Amino acid sequence: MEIPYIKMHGLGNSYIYLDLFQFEIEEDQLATLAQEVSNVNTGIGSDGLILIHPSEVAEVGMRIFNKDGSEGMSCGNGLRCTAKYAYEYGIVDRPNFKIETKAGIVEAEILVEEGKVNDITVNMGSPILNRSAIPMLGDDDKHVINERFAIGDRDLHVTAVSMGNPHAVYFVDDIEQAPLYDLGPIIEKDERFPEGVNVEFIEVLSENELNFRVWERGSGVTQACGTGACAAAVASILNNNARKNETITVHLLGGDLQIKWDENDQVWMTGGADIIATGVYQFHI
Ligand SMILES: N[C@@H](CCC[C@H](N)C(=O)O)C(=O)O
Repeated sequence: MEIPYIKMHGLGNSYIYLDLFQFEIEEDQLATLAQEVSNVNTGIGSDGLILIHPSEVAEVGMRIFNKDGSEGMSCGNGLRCTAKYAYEYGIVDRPNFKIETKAGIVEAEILVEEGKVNDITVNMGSPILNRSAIPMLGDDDKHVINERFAIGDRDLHVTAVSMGNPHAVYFVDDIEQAPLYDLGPIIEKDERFPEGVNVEFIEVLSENELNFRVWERGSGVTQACGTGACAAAVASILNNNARKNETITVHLLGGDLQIKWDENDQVWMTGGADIIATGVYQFHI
């Protein structure tokens, strides 16, 4: 079966995108397709699969599947890529529009300079902070801020934030020493997070600057995670390492994002998106 695709990335977080304004695909093929296309040796190579689809409640809809075939609720880098594609390929005809995700509807704004898409800003909505809504197990339903989180004999402290998808944020003194590969996969599947969790390590450089590394649920280490960068900025503010209403530059492996949590409880994300290739995939189902 031949499937037309677009490969795009946001700061190196790459996905294979299918434009379902052009064709349809069976629901029960999606998890397998995500696993296949993501494989760098036998597929195309990506962090997962994203569907750009017609929506009844927004100009565009987006669904994200991780490398392991699991479906995520939202994807910050995917939203900026979806917005760029929708604008450049004529799905929308104005630079401000809504995108439906499984976590709700967000608003994207394309910043055009000299006729070309420069950055994209997305209003990612309000962070979700109550423990049960992350979801995270525990005795109360308060916010999880710098809470003791032991793993074996390692004494960590976690701040938990949902941006529509769950994030566990840990502060470290030196980002180069962050235990990304040792603890990322263990925390991702820790039973205290019943739906699994994306794991972020953060080094605070100043009130306006963070270093960031991520182990993504369902995909492992990636170059960048947009919802993770939003969660990191929110966690920094909750821990008094940064301030609301100010722009925070998050340095990810693949580049920088600008994040602001404003006085109306909205989290804004600004950064780039790029089209890498278009082609036809031979689906082996
Ligand atoms: N890379 C993404 C997040 C993708 C989904 C995530 N792994 C999950 O399962 O929640 C981003 O840029 O936000």
